[in-house]
Amino acid sequence: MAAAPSTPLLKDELDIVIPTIRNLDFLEMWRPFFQPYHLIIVQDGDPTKVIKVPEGFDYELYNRNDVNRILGPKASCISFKDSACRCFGYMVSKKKYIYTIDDDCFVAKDPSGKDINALEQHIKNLLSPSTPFFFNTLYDPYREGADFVRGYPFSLREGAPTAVSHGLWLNIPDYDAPTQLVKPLERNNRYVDAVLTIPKGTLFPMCGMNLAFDRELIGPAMYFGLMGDGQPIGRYDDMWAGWCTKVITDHLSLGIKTGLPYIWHSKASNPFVNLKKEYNGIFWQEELIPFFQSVTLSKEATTVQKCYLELAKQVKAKLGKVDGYFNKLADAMVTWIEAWDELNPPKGAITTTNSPAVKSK
Ligand SMILES: O=c1ccn([C@@H]2O[C@H](COP(=O)(O)OP(=O)(O)O[C@H]3OC[C@H](O)[C@H](O)[C@H]3O)[C@@H](O)[C@H]2O)c(=O)[nH]1
Ligand SMILES: [Mn+2]
Repeated sequence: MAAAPSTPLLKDELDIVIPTIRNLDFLEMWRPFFQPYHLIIVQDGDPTKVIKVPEGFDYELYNRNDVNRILGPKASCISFKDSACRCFGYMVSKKKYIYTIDDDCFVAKDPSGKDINALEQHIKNLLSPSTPFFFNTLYDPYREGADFVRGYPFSLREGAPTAVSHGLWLNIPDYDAPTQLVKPLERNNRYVDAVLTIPKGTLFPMCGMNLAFDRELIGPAMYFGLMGDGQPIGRYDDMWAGWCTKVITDHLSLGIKTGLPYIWHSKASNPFVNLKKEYNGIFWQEELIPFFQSVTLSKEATTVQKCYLELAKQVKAKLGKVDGYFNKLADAMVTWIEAWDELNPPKGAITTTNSPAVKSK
């Protein structure tokens, strides 16, 4: 097992958010890389179940009772019985950066056989600029041993601040149910040694399994849409967040990167269960994508919250006719921003603080 870096980068500026319904034994494998960081565990499902966390990790844990206690009626915007609940962890964090990972994701090895410190690579991705305005054909120009290629405008070489780092997965790929059913044995064994900026004006399917972001730059846009219990759709929470986030980062001239780091995704969820969850999403997305491609935000939308509220209005106006669910989702988007601002008042604002989470050492 590789030794973690001596002085962990952003040790006190980054929280690791884990949505879970099970004991977190998977942390043993991540211990060298994760132990120095604070964890925010969002326990989904039955709040009376006790989630075991390995000794030695510094964490806070929130179950549904905590979500309801802290948010009151606004808890309605946080999904139940779906990994989308993880976004509650983004809201209660006080740190500048977030890394979120699923509990069936393990340390992968690079082609040389070395353990991949996924967190370290995400931090590198976030701390170096993105190039959304002009594509660099030699991939990440800020990486050791690479640069901007001939013809790349010098006026654009400062790049843009990076808001999101989207990592990938070896072994079980994040396929939708139809693809999973057709290719049950397919495994992703291809390690591509590259980090790319997703060009401005291009949407992408954001997976929440191995994802990091700058909470201060883009946090309020990272609402993982209403899924799970009582909802007509599932497994589109991260997709929704990714589409909203991308139109907002484009508008605010921020960047999103995808590629390294890889994690090892250990198990495939049930494709038949997934098909039921995804069914509506598979045809709704044929209307959602043109909607997001045509979204325009006003010049008055200068903050993520203002962008997000403008977006929520357009969702209600233009997607409500696709299905009544989008009216509910648009309302939940507004509730999410209200809850976010309540828990994250501008610095210096006086507020009544909610009682703290169940803290465990
Ligand atoms: O009701 C639930 C079910 C699961 N979780 C936690 O969410 C994480 C993902 O669960 P799992 O690995 O079983 O699902 P996948 O199909 O592999 O995940 C993909 O689809 C759902 C998400 O978008 C996810 O990011 C995708 O990768 C895991 O930590 C479970 O413990 C839950 O909180 N509630
Ligand atoms: Mn999984």
